[in-house]
Amino acid sequence: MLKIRGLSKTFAGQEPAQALDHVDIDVAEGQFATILGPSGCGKTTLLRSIAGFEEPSAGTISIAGREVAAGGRSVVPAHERGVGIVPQDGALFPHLSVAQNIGFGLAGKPRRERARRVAEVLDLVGLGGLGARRPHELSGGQQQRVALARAIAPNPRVILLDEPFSALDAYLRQSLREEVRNLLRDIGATVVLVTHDQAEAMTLADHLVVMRDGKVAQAGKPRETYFRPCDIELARFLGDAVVVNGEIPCSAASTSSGSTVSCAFGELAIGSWHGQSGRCDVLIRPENISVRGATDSGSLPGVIGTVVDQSFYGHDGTLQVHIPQLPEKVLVRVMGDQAFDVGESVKLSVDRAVCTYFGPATSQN
Ligand SMILES: Nc1ncnc2c1ncn2[C@@H]1O[C@H](COP(=O)(O)OP(=O)(O)OP(=O)(O)O)[C@@H](O)[C@H]1O
Repeated sequence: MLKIRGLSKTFAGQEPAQALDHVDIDVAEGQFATILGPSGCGKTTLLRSIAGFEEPSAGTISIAGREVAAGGRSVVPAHERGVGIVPQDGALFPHLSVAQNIGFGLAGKPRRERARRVAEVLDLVGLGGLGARRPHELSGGQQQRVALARAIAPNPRVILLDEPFSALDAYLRQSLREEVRNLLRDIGATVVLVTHDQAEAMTLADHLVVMRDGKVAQAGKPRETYFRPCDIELARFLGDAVVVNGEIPCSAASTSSGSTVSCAFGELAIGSWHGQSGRCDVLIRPENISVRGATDSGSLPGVIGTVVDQSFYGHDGTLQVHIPQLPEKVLVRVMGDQAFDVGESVKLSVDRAVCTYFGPATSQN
């Protein structure tokens, strides 16, 4: 439904800024794609380019098989692209009623048809009966639902959401994003949502695109991206990470033992080994480290350490564990009911496959 190839955008000025640098993205019909990246990585510029508010410097954008931007310019204007957009702050017209706001994008339709569609989408977003109110008479969450209703009313091919929940408090943000996700899935919408919130991007996405410095760093299923990030920097951006030195013996290349790496946690299985050997960085997610009291763990494999700090969050908790042979404390995630005391001696083990990294990003090379 949405195909982007080689999209670049440089803003001219005294100090030209390259906001997008050869971006390729595919979003299938009915897919929910999230674009995740830190502030300034080009997310909004990408969204505005898809919507037709920004003229690209190079590359193509196709929507439903039709090129809307090509050869470094926009060839189909914003209002003919079949795209609905929900901006960060909703951007509702304050002097218009809720119904008039929603009906705004239906201006060419006969009055009766417009009224029917406005009532339909108001019901869809759970605001039936509030059409006569002005935006200031609604809560922040309700205003965002009106903005969503306005975007979906003309039945767009693609719906773009620009950090739509960022102004809401944590509880409302979570409940509204689940509601919006289900609603858009039910109507079979093709969605691109940009956010800098990792949890939001991963929970909502069928297809996760992580951007860095105007480029796509990695794209794929959220689980795959989280557990097999392309490099350590991306691993740390997506969540907590424990990174330790490891070594895959040179002889491994000719034997089946190459699928393990030796590190402070012992011999660990490598999730996807590409035949490389030598010194490397080993990535372990804190929730993949098992912890037991050192005295109860007997001869089970693992490394002994001391708990130096602990935090309790209810459903889960974290420990900071000092291991004498490692320069940094190891973060471990435990279930909420697993209690360990500061000063307690524990044994840590890793029973999941890990990722290994070579090359310039490896701290030892
Ligand atoms: N109109 C503009 N003129 C000049 N530079 C711009 C313009 N708009 C964006 N930029 C620059 O392009 C880069 C990408 O900006 P963009 O707003 O797309 O990032 P973002 O990922 O959406 O950031 P945020 O999460 O903070 O909104 C930044 O370096 C920004 O300063």
